[in-house]
Amino acid sequence: MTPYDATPSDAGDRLVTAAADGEDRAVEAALRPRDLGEFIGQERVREQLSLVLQAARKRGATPDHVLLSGPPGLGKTTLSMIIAAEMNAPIRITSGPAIQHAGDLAAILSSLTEGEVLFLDEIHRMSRPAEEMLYMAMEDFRVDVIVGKGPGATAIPLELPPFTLVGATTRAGLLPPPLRDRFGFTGHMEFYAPAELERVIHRSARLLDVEIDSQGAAEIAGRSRGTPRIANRLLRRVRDYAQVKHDGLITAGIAGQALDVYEVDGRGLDRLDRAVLDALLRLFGGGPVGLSTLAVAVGEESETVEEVAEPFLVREGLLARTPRGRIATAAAWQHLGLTPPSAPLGQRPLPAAQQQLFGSSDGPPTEG
Ligand SMILES: Nc1ncnc2c1ncn2[C@@H]1O[C@H](COP(=O)(O)OP(=O)(O)OP(=O)(O)O)[C@@H](O)[C@H]1O
Repeated sequence: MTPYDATPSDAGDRLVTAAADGEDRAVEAALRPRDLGEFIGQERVREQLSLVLQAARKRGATPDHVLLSGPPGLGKTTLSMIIAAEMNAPIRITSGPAIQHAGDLAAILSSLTEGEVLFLDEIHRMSRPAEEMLYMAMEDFRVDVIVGKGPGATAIPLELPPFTLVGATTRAGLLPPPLRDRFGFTGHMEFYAPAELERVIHRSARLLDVEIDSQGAAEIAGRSRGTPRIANRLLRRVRDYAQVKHDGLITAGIAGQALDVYEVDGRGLDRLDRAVLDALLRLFGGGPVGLSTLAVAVGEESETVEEVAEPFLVREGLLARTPRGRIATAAAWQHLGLTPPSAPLGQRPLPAAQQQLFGSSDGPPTEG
């Protein structure tokens, strides 16, 4: 057992993950803004999109295809639904991984009605043949359906009604240029500022019939990692706490107590993030230390540390990835209330806990 007693499940059920879980999906429908006016933040995307939609309405045409890129939980699905609502059009929702064969895509495309919005989440994960079919559908509103196999196969052209594709991706860089170029408008979604998250929290609290004061909303917003989905999730957990332990009103004090119970700290770091940072500081004197060594120290897989904990720690300026290994920044020492060692690297005594962990005073094994 490691000093942190961390289990892989810590990574799976995190309160601060930006990915949606079952409960999120169930409540999110009720919390989604329905039109651009209700959509908080993302000023630039909102303004540009508003122009695209107004122009299309004026021309009486379907809007250009829209690509929305950015991390999970920032509102890409919500915006696609708003596009459909603003155009008074139906919406069909699917995702890249669900379309493994070109035939799957042909079936969806051929059943679209005029003006319909097709929302394709995780568009970068579509199969290659489907992607190629999509090029033609986006540009010419036509697909070639291949009937038969081998030399006898024939392509039957199928006309499609004009539709708007809204593609969403967390990895815009992974999209092949021919696909990226076929979108008339690309919106880059940014993390939300705390003040915007406060507005999201007040709005959700109203819809959930939860009483919250402005400091309570600020406390939750500060721990929400710039992500509305996390803000909404933390609000629900704090609501539970306020109802069980108090009279239901969420104040800063109550939000703080509740989120301490759930181990989400004042900056939005959870148990796993803090374990990684704590090991880096206490066991390795702030680094540099290799990823796999750090992972062993917290009892996690390297991938979990790299993909689950590190991105936020890097974004927050608490940890840096360098060619020599992971290093902690001055802000990391400050955040955990520890004092950085004064001796230069290489001349520091090995922290006692590290000697214990690796059973020698030669330091941790280095990365291969
Ligand atoms: N600008 C916003 N204003 C208010 N609420 C928002 C906003 N953006 C997102 N939300 C809320 O956050 C939740 C998550 O949003 P959404 O599902 O649109 O994210 P997403 O980017 O599509 O995530 P994923 O890619 O994981 O599906 C929704 O319930 C929605 O209510």
